[in-house]
Amino acid sequence: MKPEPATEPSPENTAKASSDEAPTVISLRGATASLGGRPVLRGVDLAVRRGEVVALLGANGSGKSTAVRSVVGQVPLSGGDLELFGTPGRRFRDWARIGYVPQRTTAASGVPATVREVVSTGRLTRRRLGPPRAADRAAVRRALELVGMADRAKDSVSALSGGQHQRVLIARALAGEPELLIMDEPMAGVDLASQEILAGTLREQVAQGATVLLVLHELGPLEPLIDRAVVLRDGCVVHDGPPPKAVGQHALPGHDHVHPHAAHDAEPIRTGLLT
Ligand SMILES: Nc1ncnc2c1ncn2[C@@H]1O[C@H](COP(=O)(O)OP(=O)(O)OP(=O)(O)O)[C@@H](O)[C@H]1O
Repeated sequence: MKPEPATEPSPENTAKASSDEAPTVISLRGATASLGGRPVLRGVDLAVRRGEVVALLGANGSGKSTAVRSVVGQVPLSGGDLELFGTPGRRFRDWARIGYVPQRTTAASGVPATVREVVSTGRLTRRRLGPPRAADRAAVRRALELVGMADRAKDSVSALSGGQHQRVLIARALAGEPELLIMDEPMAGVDLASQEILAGTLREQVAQGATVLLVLHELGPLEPLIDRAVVLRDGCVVHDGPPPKAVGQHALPGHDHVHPHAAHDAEPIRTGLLT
């Protein structure tokens, strides 16, 4: 006898259904922002639900970094709404729930520090005043292991390659054991071997229920992890749905991305998140 059409949801459908019902962790609605007197975000809607992995894509200058910087409170919105974990952005204080990896900067910043010291600063939002407790030290150790830098813990960050710096910055974000990871081009300037390590790290975070918003210029080894892609062009969302199939910079209309480049330095706003 022919089986009845499946009424049971497949595991895929179940995942989708639960993701549709999951609470919204990031909500930008009609977000506008200007930098240097120029409108950069021109009415961005972006919603990320708990457990989702969302890629923010688009050409150089389309507003991706500005969008994530507005989410972490570093670029003020001139209009529209931001909510984080259901709390209006201006009232949100629970920064320990968010791990932010800014667009490629150096972990060294001219300050002599070891890899472990830099990663430990990612724990500050979780720590009470006073010396680090065993749980803090364990979280730092685990973050270093996750990015494959445990054997470099005592080295000066000034002795690291660009890709290793990036791994340290990601470990710094992971040390706070955040529920939401926001990473601005985590793969930029990272060699293929390190990209695979970072993809594995992220896979583990996602398996443990983390929500992830990634600015990317190509999906690369992260492609299997991405649930949804939001594409910006000139500060507007032009696509919100499945990730583009033909991955790479040529997959996106008008994509003319060039890397690496320096971080922008708009007036920072204090959020308790490291930049
Ligand atoms: N501090 C600033 N002052 C003035 N304009 C800025 C500043 N930072 C960024 N911009 C401008 O805002 C626009 C969007 O920049 P943003 O960095 O958000 O783009 P992006 O999509 O992240 O680009 P990229 O892929 O190159 O990182 C660009 O035209 C950029 O020149």
